[in-house]
Amino acid sequence: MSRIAKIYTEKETSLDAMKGKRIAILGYGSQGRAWALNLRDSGLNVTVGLEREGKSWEQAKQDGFNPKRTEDAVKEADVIIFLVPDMAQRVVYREKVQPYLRERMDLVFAHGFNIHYRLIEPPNNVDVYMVAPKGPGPIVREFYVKGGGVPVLVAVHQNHSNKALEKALAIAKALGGTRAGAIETTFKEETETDLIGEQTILVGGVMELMKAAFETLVEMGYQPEVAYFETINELKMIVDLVYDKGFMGMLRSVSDTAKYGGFTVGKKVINEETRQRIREAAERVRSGKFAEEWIEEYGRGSPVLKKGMEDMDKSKEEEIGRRLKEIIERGRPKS
Ligand SMILES: NC(=O)C1=CN([C@@H]2O[C@H](COP(=O)(O)OP(=O)(O)OC[C@H]3O[C@@H](n4cnc5c(N)ncnc54)[C@H](O)[C@@H]3O)[C@@H](O)[C@H]2O)C=CC1
Ligand SMILES: CC(=O)[C@](C)(O)C(=O)O
Ligand SMILES: [Mg+2]
Ligand SMILES: [Mg+2]
Repeated sequence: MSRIAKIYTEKETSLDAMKGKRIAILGYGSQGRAWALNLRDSGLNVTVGLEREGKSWEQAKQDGFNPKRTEDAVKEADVIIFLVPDMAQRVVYREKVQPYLRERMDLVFAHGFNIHYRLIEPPNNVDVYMVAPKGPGPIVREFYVKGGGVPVLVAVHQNHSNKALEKALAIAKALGGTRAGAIETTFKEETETDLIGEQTILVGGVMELMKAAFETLVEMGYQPEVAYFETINELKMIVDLVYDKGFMGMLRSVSDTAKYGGFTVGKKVINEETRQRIREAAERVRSGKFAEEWIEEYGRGSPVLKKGMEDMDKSKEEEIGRRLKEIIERGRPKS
């Protein structure tokens, strides 16, 4: 049923489609900084566009850019890359991009949210495409600097020039993405899978599973330091083994006792009910209900998000984590 995805690599791609184009990167946060630095180091012509002077502005200057006001960067650009937060993109588009849109401009996204849920509806005489890194911004930069790259998804929403895919792949290459691979997808597939992934596993699921295990051990009277190393710190090592060598590689590296306990008990913790919850979360994303809720939350000043950040900052996990930081840092490999 499932067809094999088209994956573009280094040899099949070229920077040519982006040569001579003036690229404006809007936003200099997690992804913005990584993209601006990687694209510049790959020889592309990059300007950073920001709303106002502040932390991002200072950081961009420190990194050798000469940031401009959003509209000034947009006026002089052929390619506009949206790397401000998803919830801010609609306003930036409406107020600072749309008034200066010219035929043959490109609108580029790192996540499909605003296009897929129709918060931004560009005219059809521009190209609209996406290059979505499958990893956090600082890692996109770190891998590139070390000669590697984080895999990316590429998708085309509007192809006025007939060259949108080549341009997406040129950006993917400049980012380091094709050193790994660029997988062709659609805005719908990227948006939905990205949201489902971050909610159910990458951010939500993993965080709650670690918290549940940690807090339970602490409640049962085990020392929090021991619980922290067991349920939070060691997870990285296990995940790194899966990352490097797959599940079989990880399983071969742990004891038979851990394999047996893992096979029999894991399924009791993450069971059919959990899978049902994942399905429900996925349906909420697909129906647009999650997007609607998040837009409403943002409109109210993001109280739930802010409370989540405050509570986590004050949590036992973070308190112990901060206390053990020195030990953890001391033990980390030095290169
Ligand atoms: N964070 C990540 O690693 C990933 C992010 N993405 C996507 O990349 C895009 C950018 O996300 P992040 O890098 O997380 O953003 P971020 O939150 O790190 O972006 C901050 C930047 O946007 C500016 N900014 C903040 N609020 C603004 C506003 N109201 N109006 C204008 N500018 C504002 C800040 O000054 C800063 O330069 C999003 O579409 C996101 O879904 C995709 C893959 C991973
Ligand atoms: C880092 C990433 O890919 C996420 C989790 O999708 C995001 O930050 O939105
Ligand atoms: Mg993601
Ligand atoms: Mg995401």
